[in-house]
Amino acid sequence: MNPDLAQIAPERKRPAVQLSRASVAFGQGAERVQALQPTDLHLDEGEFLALVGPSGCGKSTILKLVGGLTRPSGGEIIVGGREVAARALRVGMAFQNPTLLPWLTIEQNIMLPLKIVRPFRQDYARKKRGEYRDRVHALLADVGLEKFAGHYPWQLSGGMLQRANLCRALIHEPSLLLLDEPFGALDQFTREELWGTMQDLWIKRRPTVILVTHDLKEAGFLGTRICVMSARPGRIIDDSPVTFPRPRTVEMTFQPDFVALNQRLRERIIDARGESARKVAS
Ligand SMILES: Nc1ncnc2c1ncn2[C@@H]1O[C@H](COP(=O)(O)OP(=O)(O)OP(=O)(O)O)[C@@H](O)[C@H]1O
Repeated sequence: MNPDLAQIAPERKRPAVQLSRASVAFGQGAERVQALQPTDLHLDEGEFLALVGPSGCGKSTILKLVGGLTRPSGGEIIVGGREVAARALRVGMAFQNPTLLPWLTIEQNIMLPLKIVRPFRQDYARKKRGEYRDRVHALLADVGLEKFAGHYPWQLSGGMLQRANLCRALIHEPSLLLLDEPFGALDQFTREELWGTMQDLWIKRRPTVILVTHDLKEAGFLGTRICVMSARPGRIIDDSPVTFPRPRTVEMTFQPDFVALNQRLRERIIDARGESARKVAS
């Protein structure tokens, strides 16, 4: 982890995401599942929000709402000043299992959004051998994969694949990055390495990020803010800033104030799970 502090982008302060009474229910009649209670959530540009909560509480549903992949049953979602449904969004996404195409090299995989997403695709044919390729190589260097541009996905380890996956999510310079447990399938040491990589990328490029995670340490390491959700149907029951200085290190996660934050969040989630179990039993 070695962010070039001289290159830290200035913090941006404009509303990036606004959920107003946004709710989601799936299915009809007896099959109806209320996944998300009416929820308000405001993110400024450049914030890094970690979303935690019991399994099935609606964390991924919030990501999908913000990314325009799920329609709200009620309320409104504004991203970058416009209603989500009103336009195609330029967002980057990464999920637990990297979805790189096996027949393309790492460079070609990362280049893919530039072939598809406007306004890049218009210039793709003209620029692909020059500027776009340089951009891919710069990102690969940022995540320590500069020597692997010509490799195929099957030649890389799980951690390397997830680094490449992050590059692909960022190549079209999205102002919003949606991450759904991107490090969940990795071993603890690789995961901690990837936290450092993710932090470096965020410090340098300052996208607005929403990270869904079950790992409270990860939330505290990466987030500028952590929201805890109640059990389904989810709502936000705790919204705390995380003010530890950056760049954060794994060692910091063992310090008393970090452990205390973890412990407090853990208790909130245990309470939320208990509440839901009591509801089911009564
Ligand atoms: N397409 C769907 N149809 C019906 N129910 C759904 C659908 N998508 C999600 N759900 C339900 O909505 C609830 C919230 O799901 P969601 O995936 O947002 O939870 P989550 O907090 O991300 O869960 P986890 O932490 O286990 O990944 C869950 O009970 C889930 O079963």
